[in-house]
Amino acid sequence: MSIFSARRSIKPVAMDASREVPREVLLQLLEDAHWAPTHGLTQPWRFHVFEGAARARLADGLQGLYDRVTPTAARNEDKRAKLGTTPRLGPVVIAVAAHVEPNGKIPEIEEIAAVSCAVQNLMLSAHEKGLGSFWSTPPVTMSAEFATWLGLDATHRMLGLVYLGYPKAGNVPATSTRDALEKQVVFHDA
Ligand SMILES: Cc1cc2nc3c(=O)[nH]c(=O)nc-3n(C[C@H](O)[C@H](O)[C@H](O)COP(=O)(O)O)c2cc1C
Repeated sequence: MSIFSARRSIKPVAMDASREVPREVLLQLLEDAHWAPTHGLTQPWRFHVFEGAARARLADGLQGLYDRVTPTAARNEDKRAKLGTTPRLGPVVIAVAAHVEPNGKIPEIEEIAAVSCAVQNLMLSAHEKGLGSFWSTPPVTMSAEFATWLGLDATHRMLGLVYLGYPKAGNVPATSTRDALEKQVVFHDA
């Protein structure tokens, strides 16, 4: 089985919170992310890495942002509670942003595509090293308010959180499937 089909999303609850990810391993994942393709070599990926006690600060911050940006009619206590607990579960939580130069040569969609490539590099590298990963995008983690909370200016677009951690002993990843490839591919050959 190739690394591409073997990688599975591992939810933070299935990560071993007591097993820290060594800094040198984390740096290797980020270095692998850094080699993603990038139009014009703008390298638009920005990673804000939360470990240890900073994860609680992130969780509390996200809950506070949820309270600020969610209209009363749209409030969901379960979603609010998850924002306060989930970042405490993953040993490493990375807030992912794309830098988009206003009126720049490279359009926003291409910068977001490049950051998505970087995240995929990171997740595949994590899998290769025995780590689980999970990309999570609750609306507040995609918001301009979250960018501001992180200290990023208005030239940044948030792309959610990536959780990293070693799977708990005996964890069996959820199975995943893909449709028949024929549904996604058209060959133009005549
Ligand atoms: C951009 C992006 C955002 C995602 N956001 C969420 C999310 O908010 N919640 C969630 O449960 N899964 C999220 N996922 C993960 C998918 O649920 C997961 O990839 C899918 O279930 C397939 O599982 P697999 O990665 O193990 O093949 C996201 C994936 C991507 C690429």
